[in-house]
This record gives sequence, C-alpha cells and structure tokens, in this order.
Amino acid sequence: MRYVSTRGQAPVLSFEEAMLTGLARDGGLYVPETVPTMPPGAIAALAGLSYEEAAFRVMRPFVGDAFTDAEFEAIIGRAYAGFNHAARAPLAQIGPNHFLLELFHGPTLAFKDFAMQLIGQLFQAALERSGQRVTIVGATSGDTGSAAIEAFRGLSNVDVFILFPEGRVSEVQRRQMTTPAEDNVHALALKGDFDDCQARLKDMFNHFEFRDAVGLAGVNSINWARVLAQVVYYFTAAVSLGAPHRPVRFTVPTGNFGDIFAGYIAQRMGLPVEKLVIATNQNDILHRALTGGAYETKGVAPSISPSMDIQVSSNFERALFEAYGRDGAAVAGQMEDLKSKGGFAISQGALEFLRETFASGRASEAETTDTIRATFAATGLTICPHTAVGVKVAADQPASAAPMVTLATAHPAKFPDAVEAATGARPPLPKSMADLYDRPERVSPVENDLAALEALINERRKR
Ligand SMILES: Cc1ncc(COP(=O)(O)O)c(C=O)c1O
Ligand SMILES: N[C@@H](CCOP(=O)(O)O)C(=O)O
Repeated sequence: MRYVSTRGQAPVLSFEEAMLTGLARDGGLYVPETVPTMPPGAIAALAGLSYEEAAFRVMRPFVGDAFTDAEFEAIIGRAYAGFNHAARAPLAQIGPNHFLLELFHGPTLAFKDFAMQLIGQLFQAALERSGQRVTIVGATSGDTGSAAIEAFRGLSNVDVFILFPEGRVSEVQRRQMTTPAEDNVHALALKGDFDDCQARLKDMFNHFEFRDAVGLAGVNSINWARVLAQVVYYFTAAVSLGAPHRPVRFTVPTGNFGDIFAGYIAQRMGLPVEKLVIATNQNDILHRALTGGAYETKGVAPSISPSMDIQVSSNFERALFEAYGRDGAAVAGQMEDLKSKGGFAISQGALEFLRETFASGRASEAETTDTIRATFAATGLTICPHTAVGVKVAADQPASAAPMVTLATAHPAKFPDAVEAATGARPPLPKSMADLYDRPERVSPVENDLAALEALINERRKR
C-alpha cells in the first residue's frame, strides 16, 4: 500500500513512512493511492467480532508490510486494553431511528483516544525498530492534546509539545494537558486561537531545516494513521444496525474534518453509508461551503463546544482532492488561495461530488444548550456540547428509513459548565480522574511566533 500527497508533488510513501512523516513535504496530506474495498460478505462477517478483531480486518489492507499480522494484532490489543467499556464504541438509542455512537470510553474521554492510543503503539513499534527519536508537535483545541499526551507520556524516544489556545479550552481539557509530570511532555499555551496553533504547526513542517533537525512528527489528523483508526467504528456501528444489508446515516460533529473523512473512507471501502452529515457549531465554515460553494474564513468565535472552534479545517483538503478527481495541482491552487486570499470558490463539479456524499447543518449556542437539556429530559442521557451539535443537526435531516447514528465525541464531564448550564447538574469526572483538580499544573505561555516556538522546542527537546 502506497500513499500519495493531496498536492501531488511529495514523494510517494509506505504506510510507516507516511505515519512518521505527518505533513507531506509539498504541504499536502497523505492519502492511500487506492482505497481497498471490503465485499459485502466480508462486512457481514464483522458481526459478532470484538472491536479489536474488527479493527484488524478493516485496517489491515492499509498497513501493507509495515507490520506482520501478529505484530499488528498485538498492537491493536494493547491500544484498546485501557478502554473502560467492553464494546469500546457502544451504541445507545435516543430516538425511534436515532442512535449515539459513544466514543468517549477511552483514557482521556474523547474519540481521539481511538486513534491516538493506536498510533502511540504504532510509533513505539516503528521507533524501537529503527532506533529513531522524534519530536512530536501537536495543535489542539482541547482533545487531541490530552489524548496525544496520554499516548506518548514517558516514552524515552519521543518528546511531545502541545500547542493549545490560551483560555479557549475547558478547564478539564487544560488540566489533562498540564498535569502529567513526565519530563517528555510540554504543554504550551499560545496567545491566539486553534487556527493559529495549527498554522504554526504547519509552518514548522514547511520549515525543512527545523523539521529535519528535530525529527518533527505530527499526530494531528494530518497524519493518515489517525484517520485510518477512526474508520473502524463506522464499520462496527453500521454492522450492529444491519449493514451491509441496510444502509446507515452518520452525523458527525465536525471541526478539522478528520472524523467525518474517516466515514467517507468507510463508504469508499464499501460500507453502505447513505449520507455523512457535517454538524458544525457557530464556526460554520464547512456548512457555508457546502451550501454556498465558497470556502471563506472569518474569525473563530469561541463557543460552548470549544473543540470545534476551527475555521481552517485541515482534512477538508483530503475531501477536495477526491472532489477534484485527485488533481493535486487544483488542490494546491485552492490551498494557495486560502492562504493568500482567505478563501476560494469550489468548482461546480467538485461541489456536486461533495453534495453526493455529504450534507451539513449548524447549531447555534442556544440550540446546543437546548439539545443537551432536551436529550437529558427525553432519555436520561447527558451529552457533551459537541455531541449536542450533532444531535441537533441530525434531527434537522430529511426523514429516511436508514438509521441515523450521531457520533458522541466526548464525555460530558469534560465540559461541566456547558452541561450544568443546560441541565442544572454537573457531570462528575470518572474515578481515574477524580483528583484532576488537585494535581499541580505545568504550562508555558508562548507567543504566536514561529521563531520563538522553534527556539523553545529545540532547547527543551532531549537529544
Ligand atoms: C469533542 C470533539 N468533537 C468533535 C471534534 C471534531 O472532530 P474533527 O476535527 O475530526 O472534525 C473534535 C475535535 O477534533 C472534538 O474534540
Ligand atoms: N478538535 C481537535 C482539533 C485538532 O484536530 P485533529 O483531529 O486534527 O487532531 C482537538 O481537540 O484538538
């Protein structure tokens, strides 16, 4: 299996190389050269398997010869052993034909654990084999950072630097990043928003001298392995609801477009997905792009679903690559316009392609709060504000016989203020985190300045 860049100019890589490389050297994102398919019989055969067994079957063709079957099986086993639900990604019914896919039973209580726990294991295996040491730099609006720190804390051949927007993550998210005591973990509070964090990260990848000197690696969803791990739960959920014999719809609370792009890959592999619905909060660039045809940035407005406070949605580039018939030059041109003009118009053909697969909707702040309240009243389930954005947008979709699955992307206890404002009750942290508020914090405030960030990382990384 080989991986190509969405901008068409970077070297073609193997799975392991693409995973360790992160952003392609032409600024693009790696995608598989061809998407392997699973025939209906193979999809039906996932029924009754454990999550780990299903994960092996779904992901195996993408990994090529990077790992033997036995190695890959063991890696998957270790990745999900720390989840606190036997099903890993259980479904809960919230309406006659509407289900929540609970993705918050991992160690940091968000869907990011599904991919991050796996790539933590994949990185360890690859680095042990090669004797390499890497510097991971990640940008986060709250959940990627804590999941990355959890997956890589204490590893001897990895330093982890996480950039988060100062004052724009929840207190629980911040403490998850600032309280680990391991000296390979560095939480950096950047003066700016998530887009600034992600832009500086991409600048570091595009500064080859720095990138090569520190052995820069990325664990944001620019990393293909992150997306791949997220493909699995689309299969397990759909099969539980009758796939491949019955199509299923998914609504995905969306920011950086990684999670929903994983759903698109599942569909390309042969999973009968009737529609993938992009659910945005008031930072609705993706909804505006899909409905109006222009991808135009405006400032990020802080919301009660802060992990989705994103305007430059990096994985949308992967969707555009498909929509433009895998024309890397066309994608590079649009990305250049995004950088220089703050936006671009999507061609009619590409827009039609996107609308075939994706629908979209937006939830305001008030609608998000109302949805948390109404879901609790109707079902007794407490949902996080990101999930609530999804539930609201799912409810707005046209009727269909296909079951609707909304991805429940985080545990409500990560966002107690928003949940309490809606329901009157503060969701408690699970026992494993009960002392989170008592642990000492360690964080470095940083300016939104590339040279200063690079200097700090270079000085602190171990050699
Ligand atoms: C809780 C939560 N929900 C939804 C999202 C959006 O996911 P994606 O960025 O993959 O679109 C994020 C951040 O990524 C998140 O942390
Ligand atoms: N919402 C994310 C933003 C980064 O997304 P990623 O999937 O590209 O890592 C977060 O919580 O950090």
